[in-house]
Amino acid sequence: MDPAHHTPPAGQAHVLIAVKELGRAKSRLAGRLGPQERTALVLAMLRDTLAAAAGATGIAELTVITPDPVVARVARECGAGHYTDPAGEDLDRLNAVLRAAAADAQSSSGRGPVVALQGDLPCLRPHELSAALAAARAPRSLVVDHHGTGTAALIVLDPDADLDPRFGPDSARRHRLSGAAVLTGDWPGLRLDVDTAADLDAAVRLGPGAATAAELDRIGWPGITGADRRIHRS
Ligand SMILES: Nc1nc2c(ncn2[C@@H]2O[C@H](COP(=O)(O)OP(=O)(O)OP(=O)(O)O)[C@@H](O)[C@H]2O)c(=O)[nH]1
Ligand SMILES: C=C(OP(=O)(O)O)C(=O)O
Repeated sequence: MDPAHHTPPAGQAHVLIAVKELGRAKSRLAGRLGPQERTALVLAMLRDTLAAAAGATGIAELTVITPDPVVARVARECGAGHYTDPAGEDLDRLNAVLRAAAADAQSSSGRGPVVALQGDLPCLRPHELSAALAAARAPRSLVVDHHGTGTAALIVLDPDADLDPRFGPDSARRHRLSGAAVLTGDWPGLRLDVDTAADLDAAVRLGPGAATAAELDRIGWPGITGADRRIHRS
């Protein structure tokens, strides 16, 4: 972890967010958005995700895992730490770096839960993450995404247990099969990870955070106006 960053208080959670290089992010939006717009949107969604997570109860520390220096700078601006991920394309490598970062976080003296959270949750509200964390009872738990196939968050409670992340296609099923308990709860913002234009339309309907709303307004994405900008509240 970033050595300049403080150690979380005992029992408080450490949230890890992985973000890949901006140049290859959100490729499924390439039909609707140019590279600069995709970059700006990824950073805006990360800002909103970090702002909401920072406002959640029971969370002491946020770390962004990325090989991208611009993402790392934005993470620091938002008060998060940075864990360097050597650039690459391999989802197994993503899971390996998440696992290493989780073990690192667990070995700190706080030794609280670790949450691997998606960084593209523009509608996340603090209370949703607080509630998911409070609902976790099993050694490993997951919050399934709005499609029912992906994983919005993977939580490991026991500081001596392995996060054992299996992010990638069909990760909800793979996390379940590897023993993680499914958390149920009415958390639409937590579940809404944005990968496609349809996801972005759903985010506009639900109400994105301020940074994402401003970016969508600037881009001219349908359905969003300056009046829609929402300040995160719990
Ligand atoms: N640090 C890091 N994060 C990654 C890596 N691969 C994927 N991620 C992140 O994991 C999450 C899910 O990844 P993907 O669905 O493959 O990528 P995406 O940018 O969301 O979308 P697509 O390009 O459309 O697949 C995203 O937040 C990514 O930024 C990696 O190699 N390193
Ligand atoms: C990699 C995952 O996310 P995405 O939906 O962004 O592909 C996942 O859910 O495991």
